[in-house]
Amino acid sequence: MAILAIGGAVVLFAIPAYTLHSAICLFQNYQIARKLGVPVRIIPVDHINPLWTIVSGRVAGLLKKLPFGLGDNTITRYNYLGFDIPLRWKAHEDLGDVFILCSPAMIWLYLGHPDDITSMLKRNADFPHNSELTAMLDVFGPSIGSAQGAHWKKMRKLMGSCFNDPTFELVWRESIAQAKALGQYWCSQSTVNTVDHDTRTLSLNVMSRAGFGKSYAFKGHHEAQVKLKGTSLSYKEALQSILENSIMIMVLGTKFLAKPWLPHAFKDLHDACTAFEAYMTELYEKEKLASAEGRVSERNLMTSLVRASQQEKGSMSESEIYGNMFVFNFAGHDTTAHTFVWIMYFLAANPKVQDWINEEVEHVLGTRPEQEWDLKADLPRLKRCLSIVFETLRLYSPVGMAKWTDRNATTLQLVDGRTLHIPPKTMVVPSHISVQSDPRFWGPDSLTWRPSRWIQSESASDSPNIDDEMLLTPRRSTFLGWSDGVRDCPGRKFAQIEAAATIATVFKDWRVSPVTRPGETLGAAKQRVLDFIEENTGQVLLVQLLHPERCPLRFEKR
Ligand code: HEM
Repeated sequence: MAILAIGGAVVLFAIPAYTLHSAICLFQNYQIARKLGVPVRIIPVDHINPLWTIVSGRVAGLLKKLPFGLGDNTITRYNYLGFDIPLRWKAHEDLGDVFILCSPAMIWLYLGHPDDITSMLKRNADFPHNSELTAMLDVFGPSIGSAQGAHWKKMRKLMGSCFNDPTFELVWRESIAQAKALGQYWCSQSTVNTVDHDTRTLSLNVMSRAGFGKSYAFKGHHEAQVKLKGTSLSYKEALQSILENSIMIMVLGTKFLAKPWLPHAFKDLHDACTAFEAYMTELYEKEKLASAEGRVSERNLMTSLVRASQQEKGSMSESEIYGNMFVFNFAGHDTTAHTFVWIMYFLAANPKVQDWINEEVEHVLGTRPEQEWDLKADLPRLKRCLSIVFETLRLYSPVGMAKWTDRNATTLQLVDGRTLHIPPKTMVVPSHISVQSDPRFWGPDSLTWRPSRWIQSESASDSPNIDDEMLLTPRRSTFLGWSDGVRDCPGRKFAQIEAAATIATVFKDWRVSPVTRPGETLGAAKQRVLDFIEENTGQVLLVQLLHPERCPLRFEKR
């Protein structure tokens, strides 16, 4: 009874104290934000408050139902993770190219004009990464994800050297092999409601091969092998378990997971982390020895990183190599897999686009067996396949972006002639979802998924030659799929090769369509899929289709 009374008193005191503290912080932040002279909207809880991220979507959904127009307020518009996805460019249309969302914790400055975004992204020293937000990536050691300044530069240079031709060749070969098995598997199923599981398997297998030299045959969701109890985890099982539970590992840390009083699932996760670390140590030692003995070994991300750090002695410690290998996996696995999911659904609703890519694939690859497909000669000609990736990322980017001013105040010269005086600790967001769909830059059909907008042709004749087609280079910062500036995505080419090889392989031999419901026409089913993409996309850690299993697809041989 006494405990209950104390607990009640604590809650009764803590809630008003927290609310008062938040109100004071909000008031202070608002006073600072107003001085910038741009529209300011107040959000009562910060978007990235961990507790709020769990409930904010549901709270906003409930509030939207309020009658008499009360459902349209700053909380339902701007105060949940991923609020910019349904709004697209509307927030900037209403509030201007620059506006502020002010919470008790932070001032968030949003830039909606590509020239302002370019000016900001060019100045990495003034607008760095917020390492406080990315520090949790350092589960297995310090990594590029949280590094700053000279430390980041050194890491980035070494990691850049890992993305070399031999690694790209591995990505190309493995993606083709995996995609062939994926297509066969999907075609063997009467309906497919595991697109997300299967594309994750594909991207994990490509990453295992190109990252660590470990090869795995593709297994579809329903044919995946059941793990025998008591057997030690394979490298892939360990990595898969880590990536599937990465948020929990990053929040709790690997050591905490070993606590004996935690439920068994946590111990399993700890075992996965230990096994993964042991595999990395084994590979590291093997490569170090090979390097010392002057032996040549296969170039993959891990061996390249070890070699580069051996050549530049002291440039990267063992734990930094492990930290960065985890970040490669984390940054390169789900990003690609989620992009593939949207691609499959968009293509299911657009059979003509499937024919359009098939025409290119037949033209470029013809009847040559897959072993003869050539990365250097064929990839630059698979422009329509690449346009599918660009157009999908234009409308749905899995990765959010935010910089900040850290401890320093700075200024930003805006394209409209104004100079913004930005205070320290301000988050600065390139509104990529907005610019990537803004009709000012993408035309009146900016919300339509139309990959052909990325293809330009010099041929004037009525029957254009595929070889004359060129990929569009959009105006700078109107497309930020892989970000821009010095801190853009180092895995861009890796991802493009994987995506182009997968699309070419799958849509050379197979086609995809929605599974129609009783009495539904194919046209209505296609529209349903497009609506599903829009309504079902949301943000967890990354932006993704949340429940693709609710909208089954059918794959058939062409
Ligand atoms: C479709 C796939 C991908 C997309 C859309 C994507 C997108 C991005 C974006 C937007 C950023 C910048 C994030 C920020 O500014 O906060 C980024 C950073 C990064 N990406 Fe990717 N990425 C993809 C695939 C990959 C792959 C395959 C790898 C590695 C194999 C990779 C490794 C990284 C790393 C290490 C960073 C941090 C770079 C730094 O801080 O210097 N990404 N990615």
